[in-house]
Amino acid sequence: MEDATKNHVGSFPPGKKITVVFVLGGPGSGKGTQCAKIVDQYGFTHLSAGDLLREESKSNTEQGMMIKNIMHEGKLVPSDIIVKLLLKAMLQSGSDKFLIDGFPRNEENRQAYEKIINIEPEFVLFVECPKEELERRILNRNQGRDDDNIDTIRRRFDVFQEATLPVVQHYEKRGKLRRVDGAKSADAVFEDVKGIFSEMNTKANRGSSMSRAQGNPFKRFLDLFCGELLWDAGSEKLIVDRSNVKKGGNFISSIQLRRRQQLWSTGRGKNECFQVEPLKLRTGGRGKNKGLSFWPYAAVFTVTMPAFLVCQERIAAAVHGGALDVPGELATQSIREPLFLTPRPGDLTCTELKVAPSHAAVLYVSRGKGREDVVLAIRRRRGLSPALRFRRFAFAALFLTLVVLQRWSWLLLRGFGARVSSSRLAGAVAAVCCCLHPSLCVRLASSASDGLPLSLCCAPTLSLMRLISDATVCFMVRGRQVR
Ligand SMILES: Nc1ncnc2c1ncn2[C@@H]1O[C@H](COP(=O)(O)OP(=O)(O)O)[C@@H](O)[C@H]1O
Ligand SMILES: O=c1ccn([C@@H]2O[C@H](COP(=O)(O)OP(=O)(O)O)[C@@H](O)[C@H]2O)c(=O)[nH]1
Repeated sequence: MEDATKNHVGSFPPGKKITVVFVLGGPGSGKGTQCAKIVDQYGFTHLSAGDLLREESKSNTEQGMMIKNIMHEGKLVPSDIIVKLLLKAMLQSGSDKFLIDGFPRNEENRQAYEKIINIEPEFVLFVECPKEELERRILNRNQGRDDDNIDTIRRRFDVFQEATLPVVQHYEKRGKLRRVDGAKSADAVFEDVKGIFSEMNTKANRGSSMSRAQGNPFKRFLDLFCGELLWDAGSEKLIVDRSNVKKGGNFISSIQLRRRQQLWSTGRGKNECFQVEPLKLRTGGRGKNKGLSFWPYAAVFTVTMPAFLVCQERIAAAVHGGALDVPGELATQSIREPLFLTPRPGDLTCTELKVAPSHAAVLYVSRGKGREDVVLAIRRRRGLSPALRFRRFAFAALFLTLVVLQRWSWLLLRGFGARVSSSRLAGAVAAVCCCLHPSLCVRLASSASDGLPLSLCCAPTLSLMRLISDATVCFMVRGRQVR
């Protein structure tokens, strides 16, 4: 199903930054009203899931009739239909900022969106309004809508409570929910909405730690990993507790693997790969911050989004019996963006991600129950070019300076009686060692697992990683390197 969707509808150019905001709320809560105002003020492209379906229901097709009937009953249209319509509308608009109104309406919608479109929403605007007010507004709406009658309104409200509220809670747990009181006047509600959107813009401009998502691939990477991709495989699921990400503090978050007490560890396992280990082998993290910093994943940085998407295509082709034809430029492409690790539609499943010293990332993809049908390895180049060596030393020197500065600031702050975390110093020292070590990424991952200072973890470090790491992409099918 998803395959067909992708093939017929298309997809966004790899690597393009797309901003999505979901707008949720009961029927008649004023989602459409607020969206119109947001579009005026902030220039988003507004896509109302309900409007898209109403438009589709007008078509004289079997699907059109089906949608019409479902909407008349106040029930929810199957997810593949609405997600496909959304993707089509998004692509046709040519925009890169979307306000998606009235979607996702249930968990199935959300999962279908994540499988097919998979653009993490910036946040979810939730317009709250009491039931009586909703009824009153809809009955006064006078848009001639087939479903604006008291019976359907009540059913829509029940659906909202039973199916949509769990989605709202999902985003709340992930710190993505922004509530506004929709019972106020439309203008008063918009004042609150403006506060939320302005905060998003300011943070993006300021490049603050919280919403670095805009331009920071590290954050995007983190979001991807924190999302569903790690790990829907089998019964395991990694949950990232963002409440532990301290603003301005170390960029550490605890990761709990719910069903099995395992997590990604920096400990070495078989084949010198970093892999999922039992909890007791976990390294790094203390007290409330028990768990991993995100540094272990730094090793996985070194994959371009475009390269990876192309890789995924190739893997899909290989798995489905096609030839695995890797273009030369891809095989030697420098890796500049984080790994984008979502299972491709169809029967491909990402089962495991390992990080080995010689490989920036290795992705095992299995078909059905079989394992390791196709392996994508993203390898560091053998040997370092003189230019790369020079850059590494230059950065080591830079970090040494940082260490000195850290020490200075430490002394200064001590003078003022402030408490200063020693892990900053440790982080900087670790970073210097990493710069000098040949297997940079992996070393960085293992030695700095206690979390580097935020300043080192974000944009500057990313740039550094890009400058001093270099990787190539190669493919292996059933253990045999193809290219
Ligand atoms: N804050 C508000 N106060 C009073 N009426 C409102 C408010 N927001 C919207 N409305 C009215 O309520 C009705 C439903 O609003 P609409 O934006 O269509 O809701 P939704 O898109 O959530 O179904 C419309 O007639 C609209 O004019
Ligand atoms: O993702 C969606 C969005 C809407 N709908 C259908 O479209 C109707 C109207 O939705 P809309 O958002 O236009 O109106 P609201 O109910 O919020 O007033 C709903 O009752 C559902 O039947 C759906 O099935 N899936």
